Amino acid sequence: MRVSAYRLGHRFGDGHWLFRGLTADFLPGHVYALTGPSGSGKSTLLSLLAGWEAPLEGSVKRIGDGRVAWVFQNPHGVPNRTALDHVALPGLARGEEPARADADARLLLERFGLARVAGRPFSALSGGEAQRLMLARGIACEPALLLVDEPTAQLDLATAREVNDSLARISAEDTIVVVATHDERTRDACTDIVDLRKYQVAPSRDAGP
Ligand SMILES: Nc1ncnc2c1ncn2[C@@H]1O[C@H](COP(=O)(O)OP(=O)(O)OP(=O)(O)O)[C@@H](O)[C@H]1O
Repeated sequence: MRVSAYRLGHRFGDGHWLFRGLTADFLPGHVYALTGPSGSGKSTLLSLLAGWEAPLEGSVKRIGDGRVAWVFQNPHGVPNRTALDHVALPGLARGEEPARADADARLLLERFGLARVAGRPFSALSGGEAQRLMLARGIACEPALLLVDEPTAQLDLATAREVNDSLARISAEDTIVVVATHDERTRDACTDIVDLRKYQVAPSRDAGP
């Protein structure tokens, strides 16, 4: 899949424009950081790219097929299921043999520094381990577009560093990864930056095109 945003603009109701005139291509194999101050519309842009929200101006074209997966700020898992179960499940759901799904899941856990905790229940993982597990599970879903919302927002500095290190390893050949973030280190771990400040509109231009 390839996602093209063309002259995108959005606001809610008669509120101010969050951004206007945003044109950008999102390509597989890249990890994009969406940056900008709180309230600038980073999560909104994720929804527009996913097609969950329709833009008020401009267009989002998704060329090609594929799944969209989200990784949210707060990791959600099944407390008594192991880390391995969480990452193997998407493969099983696609009809993979259990041995194959397990082997693929173990490789992903290794890539995200989680091999050591593969057999541990979700409830016993640290915050950083749980968040990295969500990234590993996101990739296990083999999405064409993986949207990640503020993956380090709830984490202390050391734990955030672990997650940022794993973000640098997240890029997968066939997946577009887009990460909404405030965290400079997350931004540094991404391959490309879309800074929403560039598309903010002065209030005097809010009246219309
Ligand atoms: N469904 C909605 N209806 C009305 N207003 C909304 C809706 N969703 C978001 N907003 C408003 O749009 C603005 C941008 O929100 P958004 O969550 O996209 O920003 P953000 O850059 O992700 O912020 P943060 O960094 O604080 O998470 C905010 O003022 C928010 O209150």
